[in-house]
Amino acid sequence: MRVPFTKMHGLGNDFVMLDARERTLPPVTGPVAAALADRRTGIGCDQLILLQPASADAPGADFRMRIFNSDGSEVQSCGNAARAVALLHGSDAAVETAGGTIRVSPRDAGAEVDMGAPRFDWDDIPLAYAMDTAAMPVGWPYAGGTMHNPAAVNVGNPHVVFFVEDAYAVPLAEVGPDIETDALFPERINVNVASVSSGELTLRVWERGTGLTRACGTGACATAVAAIRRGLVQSPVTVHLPGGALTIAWQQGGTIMMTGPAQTAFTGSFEWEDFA
Ligand SMILES: N[C@@H](CCC[C@H](N)C(=O)O)C(=O)O
Repeated sequence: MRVPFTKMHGLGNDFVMLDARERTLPPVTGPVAAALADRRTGIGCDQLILLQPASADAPGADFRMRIFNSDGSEVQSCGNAARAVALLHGSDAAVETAGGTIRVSPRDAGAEVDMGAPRFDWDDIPLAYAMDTAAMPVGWPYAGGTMHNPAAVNVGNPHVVFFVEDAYAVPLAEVGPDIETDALFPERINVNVASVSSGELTLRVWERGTGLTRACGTGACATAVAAIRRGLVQSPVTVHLPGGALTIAWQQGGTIMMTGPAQTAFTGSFEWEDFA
């Protein structure tokens, strides 16, 4: 079966988008997603995004967005892909995700997304045992220092956020995998390392199931929320990632608004049987 795809990205966090809203595709399994995501033998992407009709669990949603990391794991949320979906869809939409229904609105060369309300309870993250998620009494050493007292936030998917002097001085490719797979995080975790300067955030992210990416939209949301809670920055805040900047707005008790760019890179098609 010949299947069309659209290759898109948000700040260099790239996606293969499969649109099954008006056509039927065979089941996308973890191994199929990982094969398509492979940068040498597949199309190549950080995440595979599958659009389908909304399920009965999300009555108000216009359609459903499923997210697979490049390792094949299916996850709850993807901020940068949400903006790409807005661009692909072309108008405002309520989008069902495993992390909750989000609202996307195309804007200029990107989108504004209401990502929903963050959650802070230890078992919402989830953590393996109870602790204060605003300043966790844990730390991880690395060659050159120790990262300690992170915050944990669930913004549809789980994030741990470390505030450090210089986000670019942390060897994230070395320390990221250890933290991602630490027993404290039973569903693994996305690892954010951020620094604060002139009221803005500089952020690098080791993504669960993918590794270092040029940008992580949910990471920017989680980091902005954690920084606002700690009084380090005020809403709205600019978050600088390796691939560019996002604007995140959040008030205590409210939902998170993310604004930023998204782009189509190219379209193509592939033989399903080559990857199944
Ligand atoms: N790149 C994404 C996040 C993708 C999912 C994440 N790796 C997870 O496992 O939760 C974003 O822009 O938010």
